[in-house]
Amino acid sequence: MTNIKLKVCGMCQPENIREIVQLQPDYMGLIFFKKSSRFVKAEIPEISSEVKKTGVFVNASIDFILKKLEKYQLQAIQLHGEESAEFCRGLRQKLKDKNIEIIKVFSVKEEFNFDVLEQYEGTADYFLFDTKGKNKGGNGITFNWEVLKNYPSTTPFFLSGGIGIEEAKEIKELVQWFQQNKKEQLLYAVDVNSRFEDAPGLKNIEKLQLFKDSLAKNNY
Ligand SMILES: O=C(O)c1ccccc1N[C@@H]1O[C@H](COP(=O)(O)O)[C@@H](O)[C@H]1O
Repeated sequence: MTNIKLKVCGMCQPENIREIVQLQPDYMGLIFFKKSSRFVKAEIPEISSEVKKTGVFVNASIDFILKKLEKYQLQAIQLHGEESAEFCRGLRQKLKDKNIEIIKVFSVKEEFNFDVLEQYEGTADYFLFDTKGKNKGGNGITFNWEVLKNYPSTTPFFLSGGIGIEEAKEIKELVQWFQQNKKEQLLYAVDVNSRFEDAPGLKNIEKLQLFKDSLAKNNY
């Protein structure tokens, strides 16, 4: 049984959001980046606080982030651009009296130089690894997860980038590897997006349910 958390990202349609809440993911991502086809335009319905509403931002200003935080009652902030460590530290300072999680994203091509993480330590609650592609996010392609076996940090991370139902087996194998190497607390969550869509921003509930069930099953 894998205890890995699930984040469903790129939600923007009220009815679809209500359906996804029934599935009880741990996080739900709302994208506040105008160039994204999943950009939040409609009103977002009230949802259970057990599903952490996560705002996804790309090189946005602190002011913009704080406005969305308040308007949408966000519980987590995902920084999906080239935000500097100094920026993350400044945001953390602004949020210090609030119980808001910060997730800093890093894009992986074929290799990843983990040295860059050092300056970000302590500025985010979680790191997130996504695949580098032509768009800032939502490229629907996976990277070589083997690189994560050299992860040197103690900050837990989200696994992201092109994850679909077909990847469930490989995710469980990766979880098992982290368990066997006594690092199970590091592979914290899996983040899914475009590979579960019928149209941009419209998630397929049946596919997501199958994926969630498959992650929970104790077979490889
Ligand atoms: O999905 C988008 O349009 C998007 C735009 C800008 C920043 C992030 C975005 N999505 C994030 O991309 C990753 C991976 O998505 P995919 O599974 O490859 O489709 C995910 O973390 C989303 O939060």
